Amino acid sequence: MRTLVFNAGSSSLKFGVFDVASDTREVFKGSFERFREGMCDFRFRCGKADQRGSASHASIDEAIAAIPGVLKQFGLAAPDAIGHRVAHGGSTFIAPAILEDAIVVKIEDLSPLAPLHNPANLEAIKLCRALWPAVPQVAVFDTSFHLTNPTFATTYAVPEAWRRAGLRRYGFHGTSHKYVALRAAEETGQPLSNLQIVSVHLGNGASVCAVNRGRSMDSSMGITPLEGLVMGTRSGDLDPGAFGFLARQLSLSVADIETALYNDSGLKGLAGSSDMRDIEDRAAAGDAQAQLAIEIYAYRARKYVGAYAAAMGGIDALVFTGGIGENSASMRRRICDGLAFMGLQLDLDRNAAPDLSGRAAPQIQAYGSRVCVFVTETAEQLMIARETAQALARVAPAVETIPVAVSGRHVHLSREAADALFGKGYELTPAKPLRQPGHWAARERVTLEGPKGRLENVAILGPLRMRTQAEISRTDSFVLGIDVPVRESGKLDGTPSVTVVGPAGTFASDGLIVSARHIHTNPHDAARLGLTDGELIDVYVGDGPRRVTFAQTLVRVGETSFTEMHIDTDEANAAGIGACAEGEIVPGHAATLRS
Ligand SMILES: Nc1ncnc2c1ncn2[C@@H]1O[C@H](COP(=O)(O)OP(=O)(O)O)[C@@H](O)[C@H]1O
Ligand SMILES: CC(=O)OP(=O)(O)O
Ligand SMILES: [Mg+2]
Repeated sequence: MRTLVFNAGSSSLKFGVFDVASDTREVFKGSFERFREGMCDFRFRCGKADQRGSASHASIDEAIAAIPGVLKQFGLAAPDAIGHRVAHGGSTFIAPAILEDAIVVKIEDLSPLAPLHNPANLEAIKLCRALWPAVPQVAVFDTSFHLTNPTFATTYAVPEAWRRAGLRRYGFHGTSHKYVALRAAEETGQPLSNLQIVSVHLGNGASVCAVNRGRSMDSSMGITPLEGLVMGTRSGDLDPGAFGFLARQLSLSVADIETALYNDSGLKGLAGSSDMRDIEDRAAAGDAQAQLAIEIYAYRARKYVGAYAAAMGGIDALVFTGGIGENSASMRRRICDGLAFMGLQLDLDRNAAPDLSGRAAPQIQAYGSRVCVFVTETAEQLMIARETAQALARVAPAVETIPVAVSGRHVHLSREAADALFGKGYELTPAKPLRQPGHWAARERVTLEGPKGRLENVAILGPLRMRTQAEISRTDSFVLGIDVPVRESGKLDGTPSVTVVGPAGTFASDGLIVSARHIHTNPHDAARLGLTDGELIDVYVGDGPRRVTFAQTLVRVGETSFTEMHIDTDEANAAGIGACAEGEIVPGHAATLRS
């Protein structure tokens, strides 16, 4: 299938023609950029041809209109399918959408929230619909990848009425962040589900994304692509108090302020040009404004890298992409300067000359750096071509995966139990945060004692609870010599007790259970995955010869839960998996509710 892809960004129009078969191959690659004074630069690559020059297109819209002519010039017949990048998809589009009239209207409705992007994206959509009415078209949204962000990352602390009206954070450049995270994982040879990646996309628009074990957890852009980093013409983060100040001091209207924040701020506002190449040239020539603009730009990006490492509780890899991320070695160095405290050090020689030929994602960290650092070309058009093909194939709904975590034996203690085991008023020491927000494993350990034997060095999970509950596997129950039922956490009535032994004494637990396998999720992810609280679903786990279906897995929806399936060590061994894996929800599951 020949797929034409449009990627209209805020400063450039990139487009490509792909042969989408088992392997997606780019047949033609084109771009129009550096729009200025009635002209722009173009580059077209097709087979051995590589043409560059300037064209008389004054705007992205004019360049869009020129594309059919360019395709004809290279003998490229009408496409079989067309994929469009659409920046803002709101909360509606969790996946690519086939462009029917109603979808086009929704994209139009979102235009005020991405005024530099959605109108240009719509321009391309409308041109193609007029030119090739019979060719199917698909929109691939920047925002979709971030719809996995937890509510605590997407919620602004504003009045409820504003939130109900739709004020929330989204995040953009999702196609790029998803692609570069995949590339980095490929290079490390590890599954994405093992990695905590900070992806730094520095183009004309710029954003940082925390890709936590394959899922976007947070990103620096908000309800619009204005929040976050310093960009070509956009301000990024700004004190909301600035609006009042500007209205009072300079008598600016909301429209004046918005226009300036989108078009006249960022690098352009700081140093007169939105193009990093100009700014770097001027800084090198001693221009103090350009030097300050670079410092501000790098400092803001470095703050976000640190923030997202903290948000995920760790970082394995940092990835740079986008026009500036791919090409500016000095900007990468400035951003990484001072991050040695978190185990991240660049190799200055490798950083100066990464080999980006082909689809390579070279590593540029210093020998011994704990965090890997990658530079990779982003491939938004390639991803859009693939996703367009998938959307059109109308295969069974894409398989939804969720991370699987293995719970070892552990106890939850009440205040009374902690007093008895460690001494009155003893405070446990949190040693390791768990992925569920607010939960941790304590440094202290206890022993469980049954009629037949003991289990030593058993973990304590905090914080304290109302009742003391021990959770073990069925294999463990044979060691203790106690017949233990499978139960949902907290449902302890009729379960046996076990003696918990601590350094200061013993305590008989309120309950002892084999925890029923379950999935923690939040309302947002639950909606995306089509799950409801209390539902029992089937999940495939493992991909080796021991792959199993875990039937009757309980869904537990909590406001701030991190989406994750919990199984015990017996179940993990049965599926042949290690500490982390991915589970696949069996499509078309019947909605059985727990009794
Ligand atoms: N060699 C280079 N050195 C520094 N910056 C560069 C270089 N090449 C491109 N850039 C910068 O990349 C930015 C454009 O990035 P790009 O990803 O193409 O933009 P868009 O967001 O429109 O897709 C511009 O600021 C441009 O100056
Ligand atoms: C969302 C956004 O800022 O995109 P771009 O970088 O293409 O302008
Ligand atoms: Mg871009």
